[in-house]
Amino acid sequence: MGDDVVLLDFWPSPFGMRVRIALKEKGIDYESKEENLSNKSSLLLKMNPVYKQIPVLIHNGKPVCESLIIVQYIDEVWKDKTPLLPSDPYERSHARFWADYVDKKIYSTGRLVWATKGEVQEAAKKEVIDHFKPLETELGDKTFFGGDQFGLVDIALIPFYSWFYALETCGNFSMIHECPKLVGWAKRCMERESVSTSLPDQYKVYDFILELKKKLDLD
Ligand SMILES: N[C@@H](CCC(=O)N[C@@H](CSO)C(=O)NCC(=O)O)C(=O)O
Repeated sequence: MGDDVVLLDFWPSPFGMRVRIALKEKGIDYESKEENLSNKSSLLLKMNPVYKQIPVLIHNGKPVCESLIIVQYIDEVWKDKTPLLPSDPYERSHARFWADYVDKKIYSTGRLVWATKGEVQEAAKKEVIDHFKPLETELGDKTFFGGDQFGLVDIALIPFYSWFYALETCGNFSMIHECPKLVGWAKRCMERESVSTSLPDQYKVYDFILELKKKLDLD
């Protein structure tokens, strides 16, 4: 009997996108269950009682939580397909370093760009650009962060491409001006079906942000 794979997800979540990409890179059939985060399902609360967050991968009834942990779990279980991490331990540590950097530096500061205004927003804009710059340098002239192989760092970061328009519009800046190499890299990633079929339209994400700002009385 084949594997039973279920993904508890939420369409605009960059963390959920990471897992969608990894599952598609490996050609794994899975059932996606969309969560309403304002009214979480009993399944989500049962499968991720600690954080009560998506994504959660449920593999043959067993939950795996935290997107980067899920992506690495997928790579370790479905070994027969293209690896998402290098085989060399040092190169693996390097990939994990930059995936962890993305987790620490991009989401929280990016959120401040659309969730604030005035001086706080201006400071957040400068900070998020400052946090993208080391990634621009790390990428350099490589095709992907791991060189020719699409992998963990690309999967960690590319979901935020679907938020670029929202960030640029709310923060009044231009990613192509600030980080041209990252924009070129993002377009290369979008040529992969695993990515283009996992990321929502940038304008749909922007509309979602505008709705969220209204709901949180942030506009
Ligand atoms: N470190 C985790 C973050 C998941 C997360 O923030 N999930 C959000 C949706 S995306 O912003 C979530 O589930 N929020 C609901 C809540 O926090 O109550 C990961 O990498 O999987």
